[in-house]
Order: sequence, then C-alpha cells, then structure tokens
Amino acid sequence: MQIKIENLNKVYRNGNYAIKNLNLEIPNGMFGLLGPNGAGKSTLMRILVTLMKPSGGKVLVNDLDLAKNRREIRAMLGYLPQDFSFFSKLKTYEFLDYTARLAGMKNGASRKTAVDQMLEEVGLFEARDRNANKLSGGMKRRLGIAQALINNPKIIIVDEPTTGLDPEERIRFRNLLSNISTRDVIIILSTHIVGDISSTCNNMALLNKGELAFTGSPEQLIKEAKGNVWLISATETEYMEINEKYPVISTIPTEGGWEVQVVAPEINGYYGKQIEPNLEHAYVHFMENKLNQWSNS
Ligand SMILES: Nc1ncnc2c1ncn2[C@@H]1O[C@H](COP(=O)(O)OP(=O)(O)OP(=O)(O)O)[C@@H](O)[C@H]1O
Repeated sequence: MQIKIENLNKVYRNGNYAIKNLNLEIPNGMFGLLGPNGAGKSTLMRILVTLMKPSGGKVLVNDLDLAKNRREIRAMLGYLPQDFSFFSKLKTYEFLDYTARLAGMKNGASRKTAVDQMLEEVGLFEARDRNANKLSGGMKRRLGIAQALINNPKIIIVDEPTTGLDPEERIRFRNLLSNISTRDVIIILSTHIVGDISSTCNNMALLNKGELAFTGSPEQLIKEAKGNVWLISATETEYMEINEKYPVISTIPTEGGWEVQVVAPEINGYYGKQIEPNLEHAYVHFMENKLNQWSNS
C-alpha cells in the first residue's frame, strides 16, 4: 500500500488556510502525523477518509485517485475519529455487529465469527454483554478501533487515539496498533503526543500551520537535535533564569538545586553536559529553531 499526496490544499469557507501545498508519501506500516493544535492534522484525516473535499491537489491510493474513485477507496478505509461515540443503548457486541452490517457484511454467521474474533483481538470479549456506554475510556477506544477494523481495511486512520487514556491503556492501545501494522496495511496515527509516535512509528510527518515541516523516520528527526540537548545542574536562582531563557523539558530536584533538561545550541555560563536526544527533545528543537527561523525570514 502507498498513499501519495500531491500539492494538497484546503481553505475553509471562512478563509482559514488549513493545508498548504502539501506533498507527502505514506508507505506501508505505521505512520505518525505530529503537530501542534491547529496544524491541520484533522483536516488532512478528513480529506483522506473522503469526508471532505480538498480545495486543490491530489491524493493517490496505490493507483486510485481519491477524487475519482471515492467508493473503491472508502471500501479500503477504517477510521477512528477523535470524537468517536456510539449508540448508548447497545451492548458492546451489538454495537460491533451493527458497524459490521454497515460495512456490508450481510451473512449473519460469518459476521458473528468476525465480531467475536475482533472482540477477542481488542480484548473486549469478556465485556461483550456490557452496555457500550458503561465501558471504561480505554475500552471505548478499543471498541472504536474494533469498529474501524471490522471490514479488514487496508488503510486505518486514527485521530488522537490516546487522548484521555491512562498510561497502561495508552501502551495497550499502541501495542494493538503495532500488531496490526505488521500486515499489508497503512496505519496513520495523528497525534500531538510525541510518545505515541516514538514507540511505534517507522515513518512520520510533522505539520505546522498547514505546511509540511519534516518527513522521515523518527530517528532522522532525533539526529537533527544531536548536540542541542543539555542536562544542567542548577541552583534555585539559576533554574529561574534558565526557565526564562530556554525551553525546559524536565526538572528533577537534587540536594541544593535542580537537574534541568533543556533544548538549546549552547548553555553559556551554566554547568552541564550534553545528553542524547529523544523524540520529544527533537520535536521541541525543531519547533523552537527551524520553525522560528522560517517565520522570521
Ligand atoms: N470547519 C472549519 N471551518 C473553519 N476552519 C476550520 C475548520 N476546521 C478546522 N479549521 C481551522 O483549520 C486549521 C487546522 O485545523 P485542524 O483541526 O485540522 O488542526 P489539528 O492539527 O487537527 O488541530 P487539533 O489537534 O486542535 O484538532 C485551524 O486553524 C482550524 O481553526
């Protein structure tokens, strides 16, 4: 599977320019779409799932054109929207059975098998008789992914899937997606949570104000931050100054002061050492430096 996005633009009726000349290739596997609020992630997702037409440009899925082959492409899609909700009166298995019917699975016996298998896969089989609205937040998200997967989609699009989940459920959800990504599918994971991408995605894109700021592997983005992450041993007063001067990633109290992680090319006058960047550092480095440089130029 491959998605090719060419010169994509989206201007909303009120003049908001949500996607600007976007060119992007999305290969098989798990693809992370990262960007701050308002970057254009949801707009791009909505275009990809055919809920919205772009103002200009092209999207190709393998050799199919999204503008001309909407029905064929729809049949390949599974979508978990950010604000996923379901009919409260239905039991968990009833809800999934209903979505399977909507997806065109007409045969009752094979639909039942598919529903049971899917409930098993997302770890909801034991909860199948529970009302869907009584499930925990994490279980609801898993039911959301189950409805997106029920018709064996080739392209799975999940928008901010881990928002509101506790750490354990977040890891579980990521692992579930990772398992599925080993098949011949594309999973696009849109998020502003860097941790969701670092642990699962082989490729990613960084969007900012509707424009592509970076695309490549998370490792490539991390490489760009090398030499720009510091661990400073600071006194209380120094810590206050540092907080004003640099983006602080984390602080740990020590005896008589603080250990402060910052992203900066140099730390004039402070006592510290360089440390290996992770994706969170790299994201902050990129947003602080490159994007500020661009907007100033
Ligand atoms: N229906 C709409 N009408 C007008 N402008 C919109 C509409 N939906 C989104 N926008 C604007 O388009 C831009 C991109 O929004 P979008 O929701 O795609 O970003 P996002 O990256 O998904 O952000 P978030 O994480 O906050 O959902 C923003 O400036 C937003 O205000």
